[in-house]
Amino acid sequence: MEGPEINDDSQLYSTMAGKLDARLLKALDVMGFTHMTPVQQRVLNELPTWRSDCLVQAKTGTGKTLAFLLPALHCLLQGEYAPPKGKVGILIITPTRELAQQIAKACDQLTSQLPTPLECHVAVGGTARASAHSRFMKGAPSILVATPGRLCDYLSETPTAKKLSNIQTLVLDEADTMLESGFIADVKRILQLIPQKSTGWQGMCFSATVPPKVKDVVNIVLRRDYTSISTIDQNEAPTHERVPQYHVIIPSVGDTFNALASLLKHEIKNCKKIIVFGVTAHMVALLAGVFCKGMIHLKVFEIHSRLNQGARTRTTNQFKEAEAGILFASDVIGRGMDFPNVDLVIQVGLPSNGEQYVHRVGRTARAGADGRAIILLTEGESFFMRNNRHLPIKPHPDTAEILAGAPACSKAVMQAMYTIEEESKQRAYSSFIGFFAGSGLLKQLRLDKAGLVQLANEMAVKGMGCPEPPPMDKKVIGKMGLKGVPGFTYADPNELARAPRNGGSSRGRNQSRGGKPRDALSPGAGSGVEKRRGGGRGGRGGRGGGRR
Ligand SMILES: Nc1ncnc2c1ncn2[C@@H]1O[C@H](COP(=O)(O)OP(=O)(O)OP(=O)(O)O)[C@@H](O)[C@H]1O
Repeated sequence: MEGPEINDDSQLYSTMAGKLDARLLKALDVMGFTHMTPVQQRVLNELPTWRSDCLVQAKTGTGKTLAFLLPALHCLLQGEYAPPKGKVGILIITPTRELAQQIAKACDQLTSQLPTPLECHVAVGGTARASAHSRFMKGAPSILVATPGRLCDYLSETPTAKKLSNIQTLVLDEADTMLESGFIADVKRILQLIPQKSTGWQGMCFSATVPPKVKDVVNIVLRRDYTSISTIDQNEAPTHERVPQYHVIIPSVGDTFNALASLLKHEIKNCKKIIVFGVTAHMVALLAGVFCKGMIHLKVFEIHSRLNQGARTRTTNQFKEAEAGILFASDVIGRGMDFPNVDLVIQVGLPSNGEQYVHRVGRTARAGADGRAIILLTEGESFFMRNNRHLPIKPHPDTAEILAGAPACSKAVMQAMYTIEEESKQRAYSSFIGFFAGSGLLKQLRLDKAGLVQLANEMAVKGMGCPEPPPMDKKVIGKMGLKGVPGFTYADPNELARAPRNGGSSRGRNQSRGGKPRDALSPGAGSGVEKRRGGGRGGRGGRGGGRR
């Protein structure tokens, strides 16, 4: 039987006849969903009422979206809890724009069998605010799926806030990330601007990972007596047993590109659809730039915060529909995104934490499919496995072969590197330094600040083929907290003065492949993380120009 975690004992949706709104049941039928996934089964059967507050944990790709949409939509359709026409009844907050759009699509499918489908609107950053806002104000939205920054912006205007003054259900998807340092301030602000919890709205928090400290803050959206549901055993890793997970340890950071080329060559025989995660947006752009030069026989896709939203949405849709391809990605698609039939997830470098590792791995083996995951780390970074012993990551059985194949890839990698503009390498270099400088990782890597610069220099010279470490602006170095640290090549201030304010002096600066404008070099500029101030855990977001 097809479907995530569905077997012959799974409850049929038809058993919900008379309980779940018939039009939703019809939609499920049209969507081809006959059986409940475990998380859907438990939410629909175990919640005291479908308006009860809940914290729900279930593995990635197991159908959590429907598990919150179905009860919330059912209650809205029953009339008793429907807000006046034109007012939002269900508010769903997600960390990324792509995820918001994906949830809205699922919502549209679920209400497609109503004589007049409910209006589900999306409010996310990076899109034409004026037109989306005008549609929202003129329309009759029943559901709003939003990212925190744009939602705060909507709620700051009284007429817009009025449309959200009758909320019946508030869903925090990827709840752990919504309740950690980068987003919690926005969530608190949103809670001040919508009706008080005492008015009785339902709070629903969903995620594949729920670190213990989330339970300390979850009460800002949930009643004290909320129902806790987990389909994951406490002693079990929150990743799929269906995803064999491997590590490949490379001797030094300068080997990253060659080793990845060798790894891809090795794996590509058995894979049609691959996602490769990189540490920062600029590093992802560089990876995509290198590997689109004919080294791999798969169509190359690229997604990260430095692309404009139009390009991000296009890539998302294309990669969803693609039968084959390789997507170089930052964490803008690390959580929640449902790309069908991804056979392999590769992580190049450290994820921000164990939870992020789990979510990235979760982009494969979705909806009952199989998948594999590989993380490529340097010896210095291998502490990640020691710190996350609960994760079932084993040495890649062909590590020796992959490493032995790396030098042979060096020529093709360098040829590709030479075609890449210096500015792109400079950005990748700078973002790499910013990523580590702004994190608590240096201690774990047993590096001081000078050691970090040396590491980045090795990445640039050995890995990217730069004749010398790329020049850095003194101001940027200062903002990274690295003033006076030896090892930098300083940018010529005259050259900087001559350069346009938003970029550099060379042809093609601030242009991505395809000529799309990029954000300025300054740390955190246009990080694309939805108003994720102050960084994520360890304060990583924003510094060094584009964590995501
Ligand atoms: N009852 C069902 N039967 C078959 N397929 C289903 C069912 N419910 C959901 N799916 C499919 O399973 C896939 C994963 O669902 P979804 O994106 O909701 O997972 P998730 O648990 O939210 O994952 P993540 O933790 O990554 O956010 C989707 O393609 C969805 O359409």
